[in-house]
Formats: sequence, C-alpha cells, structure tokens
Amino acid sequence: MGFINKLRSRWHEAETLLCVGLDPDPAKFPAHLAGDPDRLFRFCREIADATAQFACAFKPQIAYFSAHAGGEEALARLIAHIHAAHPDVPVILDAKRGDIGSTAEQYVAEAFVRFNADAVTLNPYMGRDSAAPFLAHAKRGCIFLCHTSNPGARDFQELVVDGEPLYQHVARTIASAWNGSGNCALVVGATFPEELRVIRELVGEMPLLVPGVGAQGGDVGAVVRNGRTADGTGLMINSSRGILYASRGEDFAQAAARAARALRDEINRCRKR
Ligand SMILES: O=c1ccn([C@@H]2O[C@H](COP(=O)(O)O)[C@@H](O)[C@H]2O)c(=O)[nH]1
Repeated sequence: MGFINKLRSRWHEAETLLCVGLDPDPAKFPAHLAGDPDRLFRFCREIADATAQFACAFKPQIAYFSAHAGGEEALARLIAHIHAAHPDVPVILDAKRGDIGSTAEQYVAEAFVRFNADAVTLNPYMGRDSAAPFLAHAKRGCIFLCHTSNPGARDFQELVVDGEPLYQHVARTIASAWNGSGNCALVVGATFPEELRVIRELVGEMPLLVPGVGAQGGDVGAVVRNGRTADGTGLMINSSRGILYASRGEDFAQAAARAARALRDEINRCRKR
C-alpha cells in the first residue's frame, strides 16, 4: 500500500492524527543508556514500540542520527524494526532534501532504498526538476516545505511574489502541477495557524504535516480548527521532544506513551468541536 493510503487507513482505523517525532539526543537520554554504543537504536525502538498504537506516522529526523558515528545504521535498523513490528504506521524520513536531478537521484536512493521510508520531506526551493525524481515514486510520499514553524519562516516564505506570498505560490503550484500521482503533502508549522487556514483552502484534501506543537508552543485547537479537512482528518500533527523526553528516568518509554496518548486524545477532542 502506498504512503497516502497507509496514512488514510491510520487516520480512520486507528483514529489518530498524531505523528510521533523521533529526534534522539543522547544528552537527554536516561542515565541507564549512557555509554551504550547502541543507545540511539535502543532508545528509539522503545519509544516506537510504546507509542505506535497512538501514531498515524513516525517521523525520524535524519540529523539526529547522522550526527553520530554509526547513527545512519541505527536509523536503517530502526525503520526496518518499525516496518516489521508496526507495519500499519508509515515512516516519514525528515531529511528536507532538494538538489539538481542527478544528485536528487542519490537522495531518492537514500530515502526510499537505503532507509526504505514511506515518505520524505523535501525543500521545493530548487524547483520542479529537483522534485521530479521523488515524484516519480507514486507509492512514496513527497512532503514539501511550505510554511515552516520557525520565526525565520517569514524571511522568504512570506515575501510577496506576483501579488501573493511565496508560501501560497508553493502550495498552489504543488497542489495543481506537481501532484499528478497524488503523492504530495506539505509541511506547515503549527505556530502559524492563520497561514495554515489559507493553505488548507488552497490545497483541498492534501495531507499536511504540522510540526510545532509541544516544545515550540503551537496551539492544538487552532491547528485542528484551521487545518482539518471536511471529514476531520488531513493532518499529521507532529510532536518530538514533548513525547521523547516526557521522563528522563528508566520509565521514559511509558511516559512517552502517556504523553502520546494525551496528545492524541486532545487532538481528537478538538476534532469533535
Ligand atoms: O517547519 C518545520 C519543519 C520541520 N520541523 C521538525 O519537526 C520536529 C519538531 O520537533 P519538536 O521537538 O516537536 O519541536 C523537528 O524534527 C524539526 O526538525 C519543525 O520543527 N518545523
């Protein structure tokens, strides 16, 4: 099953719009993992196993793995573990790739062959030819940065080009011209709920990956109100640090499960309003 259908099944059958972010930072790990050469994998595997039932997707951020010797091998093993143990939950590789076509082909092999991710985040700044090698894989998701969650999102993404802010042009172009295989989605920060509302109007039912709740302070109610589709889905609302570091003790995985369940439930309460 392709990424978009896997995601839709998860929204409807597991009744969750929560994306669990996997951003392992050894400085924040519980003491019993200190010095363990396999700590990135062990920490994330326990988090994934504890939170899978509450997740519509997992989103490992590649930098948290590639920053460490052996980290990319840990990431490959982690994704293989998720596919084997939680086959219904799609994996989004957060790598924000984008380059000329020949290099993009290598990034395609990285995301879809080496790591076997169901979807990958992409930077659309280099234009259509940089996205084409990814778009050709109709069963994999291509999730493009549109309006990011950080304060600097305003620097370029809100510049007015041909009478509209650049982020709106990006949303419109991807929805109308790049989504021929129906495998596109957009990243929109929870910290910009008004822009989220505008993007939802521009892109119809297209899935939106929404980071920025939890540690970055985005409002869950505003995200659901402004970002959901008519059937109350359409969103992958990501939380990473708020789930991963709910406890720094040996009970970290159980605490992560409680945090994931609480956020899943809060999102679902907002969907009913
Ligand atoms: O606009 C963006 C795009 C990506 N991210 C990523 O999402 C998570 C957020 O982590 P939290 O701990 O929940 O704040 C992280 O991997 C970012 O690289 C984003 O925050 N904003």
